[in-house]
Amino acid sequence: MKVAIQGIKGSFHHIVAAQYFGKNVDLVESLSFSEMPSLLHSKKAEVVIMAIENSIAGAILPNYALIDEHQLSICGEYHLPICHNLMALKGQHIEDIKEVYSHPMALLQCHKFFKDYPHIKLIEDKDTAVVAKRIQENKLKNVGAIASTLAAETYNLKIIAPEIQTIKENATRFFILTNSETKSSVSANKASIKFITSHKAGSLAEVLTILAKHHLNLSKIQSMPVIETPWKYAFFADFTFDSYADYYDALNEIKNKVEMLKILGEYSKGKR
Ligand SMILES: O=C(O)C(=O)C[C@]1(C(=O)O)C=C[C@@H](O)C=C1
Repeated sequence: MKVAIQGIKGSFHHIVAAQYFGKNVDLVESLSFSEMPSLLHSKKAEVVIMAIENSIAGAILPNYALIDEHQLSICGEYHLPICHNLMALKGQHIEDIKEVYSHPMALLQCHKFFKDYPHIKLIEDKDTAVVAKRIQENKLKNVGAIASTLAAETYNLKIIAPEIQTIKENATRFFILTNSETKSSVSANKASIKFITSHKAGSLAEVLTILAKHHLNLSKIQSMPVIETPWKYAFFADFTFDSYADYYDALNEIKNKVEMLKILGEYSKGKR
């Protein structure tokens, strides 16, 4: 199975790939989320793993648009506890570090730690692990990376400050995506949909009431601008259910209440 990830070996996406598909997974490394749909369409990858939200930093909004615009289908989800470490070449100490590079989502999760080190400049980069690799390959002194312990091991760096995320219990939710059509799956107990309501009082409440009536448990709702119509919004909702029949009935009712409805995926709820 060719699995595309954002990042390289040692990134958090790599850890998800190994835990979800097994250690011998055939990784297709990519340094941007926006490149991922084309990897599926060109068949360079059969599935893509994409982070969608983090418990500290929140949703990765552009990824909702990518999934929607490129007609990707969510076939699974995975929650990974995220522990960030500050690492550098052996022999370096925190006082030596002048610049720290990392993925923007990782920087967001560690901002508080750096308040005590105002001499350190924080700089966005493509991936957590790619910085670790670059520090080792170019023997970069005075430069730090924020990355996983796997990245420290892989690129032989020293962890100079462990667990630097703002809240210890930090986790990222990832989607497993394909570009085949969403398959109805009666064994599913979770679904993600997109819908657009008309701009009249109570139209969103109506949809939420249908979910509640059919015992669907909303786990996330995200609004996204409909860019063709300024100030109009689409809603991306995730919910869990015990009975596929309840879900099916709810969707049929919602269909008649909204301007558009799209199923983004039906899958098994990931362990948290
Ligand atoms: O840079 C990495 O290692 C990634 O896998 C990316 C990513 C993300 O996109 O959120 C994954 C998990 C963490 O939340 C931080 C960064």
